[in-house]
Amino acid sequence: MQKHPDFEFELQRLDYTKHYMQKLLLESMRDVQSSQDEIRHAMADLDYLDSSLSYINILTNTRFFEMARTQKEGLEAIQEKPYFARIHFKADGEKDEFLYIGKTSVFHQETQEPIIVDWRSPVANVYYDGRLGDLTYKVRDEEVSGHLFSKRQYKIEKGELLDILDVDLTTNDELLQEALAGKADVRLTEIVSTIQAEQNEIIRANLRQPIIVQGAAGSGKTTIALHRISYFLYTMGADFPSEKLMILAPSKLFMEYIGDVLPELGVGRICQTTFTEYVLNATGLKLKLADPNGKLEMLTAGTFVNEETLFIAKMKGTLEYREIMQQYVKKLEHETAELFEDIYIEKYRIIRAARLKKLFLEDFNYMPLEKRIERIRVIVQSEVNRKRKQLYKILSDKYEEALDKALYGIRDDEKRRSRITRIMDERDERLPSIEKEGKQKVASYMRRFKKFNCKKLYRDWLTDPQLHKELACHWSDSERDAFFAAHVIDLWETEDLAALYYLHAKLKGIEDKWKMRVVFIDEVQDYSEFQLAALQDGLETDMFTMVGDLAQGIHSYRALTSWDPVQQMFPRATYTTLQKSYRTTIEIMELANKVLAQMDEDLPLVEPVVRHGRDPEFYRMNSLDTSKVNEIYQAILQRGHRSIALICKTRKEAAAIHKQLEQSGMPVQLLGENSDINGDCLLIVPSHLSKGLEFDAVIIAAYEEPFRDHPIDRKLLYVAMTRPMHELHLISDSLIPLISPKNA
Ligand SMILES: Nc1ncnc2c1ncn2[C@@H]1O[C@H](COP(=O)(O)OP(=O)(O)OP(=O)(O)O)[C@@H](O)[C@H]1O
Repeated sequence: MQKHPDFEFELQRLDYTKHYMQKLLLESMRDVQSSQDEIRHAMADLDYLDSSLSYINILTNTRFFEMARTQKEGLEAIQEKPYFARIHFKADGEKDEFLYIGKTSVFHQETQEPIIVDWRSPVANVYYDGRLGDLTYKVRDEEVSGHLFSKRQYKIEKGELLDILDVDLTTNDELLQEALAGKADVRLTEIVSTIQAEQNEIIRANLRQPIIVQGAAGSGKTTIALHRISYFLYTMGADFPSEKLMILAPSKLFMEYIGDVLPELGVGRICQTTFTEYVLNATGLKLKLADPNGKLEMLTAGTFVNEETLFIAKMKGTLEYREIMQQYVKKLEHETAELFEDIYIEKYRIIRAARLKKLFLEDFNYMPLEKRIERIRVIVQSEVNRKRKQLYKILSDKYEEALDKALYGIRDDEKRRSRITRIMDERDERLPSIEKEGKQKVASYMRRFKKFNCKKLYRDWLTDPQLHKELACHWSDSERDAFFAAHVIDLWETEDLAALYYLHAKLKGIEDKWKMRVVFIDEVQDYSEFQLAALQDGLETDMFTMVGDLAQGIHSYRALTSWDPVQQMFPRATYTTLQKSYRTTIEIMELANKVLAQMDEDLPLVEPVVRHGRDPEFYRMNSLDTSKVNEIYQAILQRGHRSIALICKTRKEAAAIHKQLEQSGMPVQLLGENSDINGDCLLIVPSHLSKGLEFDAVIIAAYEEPFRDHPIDRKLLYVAMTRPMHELHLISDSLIPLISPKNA
């Protein structure tokens, strides 16, 4: 192979960069050490020196330590691959320059010239944007125009330069092809060097605006969401605390799957959780929830699920249900407002009820009810104190005057004495009693406002016919009966969480710790309208990045079936689609597209990035032939693949197949909601749990539980078929009638 004419030059450049980084690394290590020593000394001095000086010393050095450590970690992370691309760019009115793009920036200490430019920096956008020639890019809100002469990519491994590729409009993105041909590691990886223009647009889309992405399976939604977080923190990081950012993932298993990417992208402490876990934490509620996949399992197993159960599950996710909860809050608000009465000390009116009511219903109406009461308590407290003192003074003066009058106005000694004694007795009894009453007033008055118990209030709604008549008078008798029948047992369902969270937000308020300012939701198609609306209400922000795929909406019986309501709910949101799949080969995607075409949703077929692989293989087995499965598994391993999953439609079938394969001596692991993935064996996964994950090869097995001609089964099969990067094997085809086998 002929070497690139600039190879020697680039070798020297890489050497220079590595040396410079090494120098910086040594310095930052020294800085880490010295700031640690300083902190230790300052701590020791705390006991006997002027402690305020020591505190300042500790604070300064802690900050210095943090900076040095961040720099050290950043440099360590890019040792093996300092950069992956170079652009030759000239901004209008400036000199042209060669900028090397990597995962973190490195500057020359003296000249402040960039040695490496961070991929998230504004100018790096021109690398991802795709075009050569005249272009513009944005720095904050200002446009910079210039000319991009060339783009160059580097293959660097373990610090060694292997190859150089010049990219123009006609060349295929070789680096991308190579990245895609790689192995799935049962962990998601970062893709900063091969982000595509359409993905880059989403990553860098206005950070102050919500965005909705409908992306095909394997189009990079999860990856893009994680890179957008990294970009967000890089761009807004200085004035944005990362604890205020939250990723909502579909399951704990999925969180483990994405777990390694965030630190690699330089993203540390951000809240990663599931919707259920978040709601339970934010509300502090202890609930025993029914299996969130129970209905899905019943539906797919063909077990009888009565229509009412599905109707109720769906209805609890609608905005109409939110309206009922809104009415409920209104009702509680009015009942609370009715509790305000005039406040008296003795016979004197200190505060009028109408004034407090107005504060509660109007002035503070932007706050949750309990917070309004807290604010009113403070106002009442200071008002009562003030008025109590005033009253005390007025009455004391009145008694003084009365005493003076008696002293100088009554001539008769006996009468005068008796009058004075009466006045003094009355004063000595009355003034302390006013003092006492005033002091106790607030507590005794405020006692009427009880804390709300959201769990009980919501359970009342689920079971109390009277309340129902008030809040949902438009329901028919049969709907009402079905609703009550469904709630005879004291059971909590995932579908109730949006309402509970909403009630908590409106009645008690979301604690600051859980009040996230920016939210990233993956697999958003599994959310209901009310779930999204409740989050929006509780967090009082619309800064949501929402990525999902309606074709994978396996919970559509209770979740979204279209993006229209989400767009209405987030009117400021940009809506984008991604049609290209980067995961799967053309052969696998063509087969998966057959299932997609049978879905009710009118979704365009997925376009695979040009990458060929083996044809999907079908096997006919009447019962599970463990030695044949082992043979398939071993052959896949032989072809060099590591992460291999066997996906079944249901959990029940997955458990049964796992048992048989385990007994036959195969290395297998049954994945559950909370499993730690063991990459060295055949993973057995129910299809709903495989959503979002990716494997080198997938075997789909259907025996007891065939994939039927049913909307949910189609989605489950589609999810399973779009998990592999390289190989797909299907057993047994007769039980997967949705696709016709090519080589049965
Ligand atoms: N630009 C890219 N360069 C290299 N690999 C990419 C790129 N975009 C996506 N990929 C890879 O494609 C695969 C699919 O990405 P990801 O899991 O983010 O897709 P997804 O849209 O969330 O898929 P699904 O909806 O099926 O779960 C991953 O292996 C990811 O690393």
